[in-house]
Amino acid sequence: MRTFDAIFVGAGQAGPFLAARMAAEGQKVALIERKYLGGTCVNAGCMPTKTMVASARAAFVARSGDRYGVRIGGSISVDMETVRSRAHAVTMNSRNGLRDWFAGLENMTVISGHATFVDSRTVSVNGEELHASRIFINVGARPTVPAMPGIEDIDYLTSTTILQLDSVPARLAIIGGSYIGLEFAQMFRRFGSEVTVIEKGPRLAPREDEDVSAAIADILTDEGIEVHTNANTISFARDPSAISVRFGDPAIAISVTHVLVATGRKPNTDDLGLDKAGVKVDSRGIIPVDDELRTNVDGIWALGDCNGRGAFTHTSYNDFEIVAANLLDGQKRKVSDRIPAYALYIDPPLGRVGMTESQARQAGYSILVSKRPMARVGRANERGETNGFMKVIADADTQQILGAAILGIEGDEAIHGFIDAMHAKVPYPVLKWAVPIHPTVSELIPTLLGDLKALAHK
Ligand SMILES: Cc1cc2nc3c(=O)[nH]c(=O)nc-3n(C[C@H](O)[C@H](O)[C@H](O)COP(=O)(O)OP(=O)(O)OC[C@H]3O[C@@H](n4cnc5c(N)ncnc54)[C@H](O)[C@@H]3O)c2cc1C
Ligand SMILES: NC(=O)c1ccc[n+]([C@@H]2O[C@H](COP(=O)([O-])OP(=O)(O)OC[C@H]3O[C@@H](n4cnc5c(N)ncnc54)[C@H](O)[C@@H]3O)[C@@H](O)[C@H]2O)c1
Repeated sequence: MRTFDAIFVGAGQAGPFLAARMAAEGQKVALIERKYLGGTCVNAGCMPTKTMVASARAAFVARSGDRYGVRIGGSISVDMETVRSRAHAVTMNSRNGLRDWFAGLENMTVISGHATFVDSRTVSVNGEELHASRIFINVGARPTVPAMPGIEDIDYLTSTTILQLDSVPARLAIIGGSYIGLEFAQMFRRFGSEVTVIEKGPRLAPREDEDVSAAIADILTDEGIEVHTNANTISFARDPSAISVRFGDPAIAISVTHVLVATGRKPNTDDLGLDKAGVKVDSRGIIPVDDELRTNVDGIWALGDCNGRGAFTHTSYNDFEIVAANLLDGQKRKVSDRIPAYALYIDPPLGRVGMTESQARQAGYSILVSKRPMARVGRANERGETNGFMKVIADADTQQILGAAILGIEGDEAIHGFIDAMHAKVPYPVLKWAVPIHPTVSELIPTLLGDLKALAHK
């Protein structure tokens, strides 16, 4: 048995950075990864998908050239092998960067293998037991595939396997209309597939306000994507050359060449032997943690997607920052201080921070709302891409910004004006006097705040 100061199970977006910090401070650490360094984000998530979104955008821009006075002779086609190898190169660059970084760290031992708990201070990997007084779980999540009649009879794709395609699917059905489903829907439509999104809920991106969901649906249907909501009974059947998908009531049947299941992710906690360590998990496989990301067992922390406190790379990385601050820098950082923020990478993207309008109403705030279509944003007009809108919600009593959404060009960047203001707890009238740069999307933030009004609930 080898003994370390700390063991890290899983090399996602939190553990490796904490391991490196501890190693730099002279602690002996073991980092155990069963597949690839960097976890989902680097190998099957943000990095390959956003690289492919960039290819899809290039195809879109090339096809739109005429509108801008740019003539491209001949038809525009997409070479999936090049798309895939570009995404792979970005992944490998990052994965190898981590490998080289860790190889140069004196106190870090990287172990390739699947780790399981033996007890609350011991894990087993490759038949060897490792001991440490501190264990950090950063095992991430994997795609869930709900029980649907016929699903096991077809070769369905997940967000991981779809990255391996080396030709463009002729007809792609996507089950689930949220982050993963929508990003792939638009991407593959732009690559040239016929795409149908089948969502069981009443609208796309169901966590967003209704106006956001409706605008997203408009953006996607305008590009020729078929969208079906309220599709609660989905079944599949294989025929010799295609896959038949039936859904809805009355039933609609479509024939496709490929099916992507994008119905959510579940934590990788079922094969960890958590019971041996006495670590609690809930019915969804999430490891409950306190405000400092400690599990119910002293000396064991859970970071990233597996703790259910975030499902993004930046929230996982922030878990690392919180634990590092508390354990190594004598601070008292809390996960409950984090303001939720994220982007949905359709084009134009949706940037989001804080509460939705409906969450703010339900929470009982006396709210002020301001909304502006992108068609009234100079930058969007100049770019010729005026889809979407920007919206901000504030508390009439405290003048604090409660949340914002920017669905439009540069929405994922411009939203940071609100993220920073909310983090600094600046009352919104202060921002009305900022002098932004013209012509940008952000320049409308002071104007938007100047238009905040109490609106009757629709
Ligand atoms: C298609 C897709 C696109 C995404 N796009 C974005 C985006 O644009 N922006 C964003 O913020 N987020 C995005 N995400 C989410 C993001 O990838 C995750 O939230 C992020 O990777 C954080 O994960 P993590 O640190 O919890 O662990 P992960 O990155 O999932 O890593 C966990 C690691 O643990 C390993 N592991 C698991 N069990 C064991 C074990 N028993 N022993 C050893 N190793 C183990 C796994 O192999 C894995 O490498 C996307 C996800 C997907 C699927
Ligand atoms: N841009 C980003 O940051 C980004 C991009 C991709 C993924 N992610 C992460 O990945 C996670 C998983 O994403 P996701 O889109 O798979 O999950 P999700 O939980 O966000 O959405 C799943 C969708 O599938 C629908 N659904 C569930 N069961 C269904 C069924 N049987 N039939 C039809 N529809 C069904 C749900 O109603 C929901 O709309 C997200 O929580 C997110 O954190 C983030």
